Amino acid sequence: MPAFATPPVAPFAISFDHEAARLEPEGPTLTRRMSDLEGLFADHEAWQAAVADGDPVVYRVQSSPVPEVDRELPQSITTIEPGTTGGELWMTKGHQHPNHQGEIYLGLHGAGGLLMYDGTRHEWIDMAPGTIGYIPPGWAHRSVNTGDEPYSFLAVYPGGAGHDYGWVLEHGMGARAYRTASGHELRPWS
Ligand SMILES: O=P(O)(O)OC[C@H]1O[C@H](O)[C@H](O)[C@@H](O)[C@@H]1O
Ligand SMILES: [Fe+2]
Repeated sequence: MPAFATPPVAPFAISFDHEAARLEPEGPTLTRRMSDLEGLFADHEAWQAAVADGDPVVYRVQSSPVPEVDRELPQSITTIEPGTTGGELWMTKGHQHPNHQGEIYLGLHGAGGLLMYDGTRHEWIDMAPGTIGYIPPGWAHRSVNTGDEPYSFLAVYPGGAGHDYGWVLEHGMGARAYRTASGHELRPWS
């Protein structure tokens, strides 16, 4: 199996290492540092300071070799590091699927949240190991690490779904997740 198979893909087994939060064989991996999250945290100065202070890795995405093309069904494991910037919990960029297709997430390790926004309403699902979060078509989605250890989840999504990051920059996500003394809370979009 090549690093990123070209369609049509022949049937193959994927070994799912739950403990290590890895898929084998491996496809592409992606690392997002703080500098890749420009314009996403409410506190721009805190974001700038974090970039200047070592530009830490915020999350990694490891995919299987199934390609992101129409009618294929790719999978990936995302691991978000614990942390806050301006009090806001570390998170993924968040995206909308341009063609409004659904997706499922399965919590693997740690504690997290799945924030969804359809342009009017937002929804939040607490994610723990074993939780399946369903993202209906038309809901932009962002994952948040709400704990103090890495948070990992498996995603399975239509290969033709695409990632529209501009939608989130334009419309926001309806709410933001912050660290509090007793855990975390959602605050209205700002
Ligand atoms: O694409 P982001 O919003 O940065 O989220 C990170 C990743 O989360 C999940 O694993 C999705 O299935 C991926 O397609 C996505 O890339
Ligand atoms: Fe998605």
